[in-house]
Order: sequence, then C-alpha cells, then structure tokens
Amino acid sequence: MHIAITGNIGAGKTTLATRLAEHYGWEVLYEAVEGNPYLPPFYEDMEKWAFHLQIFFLNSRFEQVLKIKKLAEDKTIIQDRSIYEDAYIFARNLYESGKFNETDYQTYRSMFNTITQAISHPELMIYLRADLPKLQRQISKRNRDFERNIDPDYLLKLNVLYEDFVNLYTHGKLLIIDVNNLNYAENEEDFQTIVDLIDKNINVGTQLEINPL
Ligand SMILES: Nc1ncnc2c1ncn2[C@@H]1O[C@H](COP(=O)(O)OP(=O)(O)OP(=O)(O)O)[C@@H](O)[C@H]1O
Repeated sequence: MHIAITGNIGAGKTTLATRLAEHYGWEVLYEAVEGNPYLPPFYEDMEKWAFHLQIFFLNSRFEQVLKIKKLAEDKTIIQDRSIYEDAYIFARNLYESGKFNETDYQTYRSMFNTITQAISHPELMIYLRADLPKLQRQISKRNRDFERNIDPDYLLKLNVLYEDFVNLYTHGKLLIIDVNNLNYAENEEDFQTIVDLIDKNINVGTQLEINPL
C-alpha cells in the first residue's frame, strides 16, 4: 500500500511519517532536502532558481513513485510529501506570483503531465492542516539556515493552494487532520489520536475502509 503525507512547510510531515513507520512497521521515503543543491539558492532568489528546483524535485519525486510502485506490492510505504504538491502548489504559486515565467512553467507542466501518466496514485493521502503560527513555530524550531527568512506571505499563499488542492483531490482516499492543537512529536496522547484516526480509516496492510472526517 502507498500512503502519502501532504502539508505545508513545517506542518510536521517528516515527524509523523517517522513515527507512523515505527508504530506500524511501514517503510518511509523522505523528500530530498539534505543535499538538494538548489534549495538554499532558491530561498535567496526564487525567480532565478525556480525552474532548476522544480525539475530537481519533480525528478526525485518521480524516482520515488517508481520505487514505491514496486515496493508497495508487498509492504506499506509512507511517502513524505506527494508529487502533486510540487506542481499544484509550489510551481503554481511561483507562476502566479510571477517568479516562474510562462515558457518555463508550461515546459514544467508538460513534463509533470507526462510523468503522471506513468505513475500510480497513493491509496491514502493524509493532509496535515496547519495555520501560519503553527507553521512558523515549527520552522523556527528546526532552525534550517535557508528557511530562516521565509516570508509569512509565502506560507499563506501555499496554504490557500493546499486547501484548493485537497478540495479538488480525487486520486484516492483523503484523510484531513487539523494539527494546530496536536503535538504528536512529544505527546503520546496526541500521537494516539492520530493512530486511532488512521486505524479507523484503514485496515493496515490490507484493504482501505475510509470514513472521511
Ligand atoms: N516543489 C517545491 N518547490 C519549492 N520548495 C519546495 C518544494 N518541495 C519542497 N520544497 C521545500 O523543501 C523544503 C523541505 O520541505 P518541508 O520543510 O516541507 O519538508 P519537511 O521538512 O518534510 O516538512 P515538515 O515540517 O512537514 O516535515 C522546504 O523548505 C520546502 O519549501
């Protein structure tokens, strides 16, 4: 089974993916942050590095989904961020804010459309919904150099696109979790709340039985 966690920067995807994998014995595939040569310069000058970064993420996410296709035949894989977010949220936001020019954006979208014809979709998507203060707290807690001056307006715009994305999402089952008042990194009860929700929504390892919130 393929499960993906979706959510804005700092929503807590990596922590949740790691904890769920430990709890259920799933395998996690993380996104390419460490060693991504374009992320630090991108935050310095988005217009200049938008295309490079989007191609890097698209390729790395495509590699992941091909890997997941094979692995998910006999185990459950949890993916830290889905391929859709690159195109429908990050690239779209860059385009709409004038940082991705028309030609580059059309080239990128055409590659994305080609790639999506070759992939299979997650059976379950878990969306972590978090408001700006929560995102900012978590981003400052992890203290990554290149995220230090992240513009609140950038996070707000991404959040609007995330809401659009989940409202229109039809590729598979969707579980929406409001994480504003949850601290599943440190609070066992909060983690258990999420586990209970997931248990209610899937028969782990076999079939899906979703009752959306
Ligand atoms: N397609 C993309 N375009 C631009 N930036 C991206 C893209 N995908 C990921 N990023 C950036 O990569 C970095 C890592 O992503 P993020 O921090 O969301 O992952 P994370 O550490 O898994 O988050 P979380 O706190 O939810 O675990 C962030 O700075 C994010 O903006």
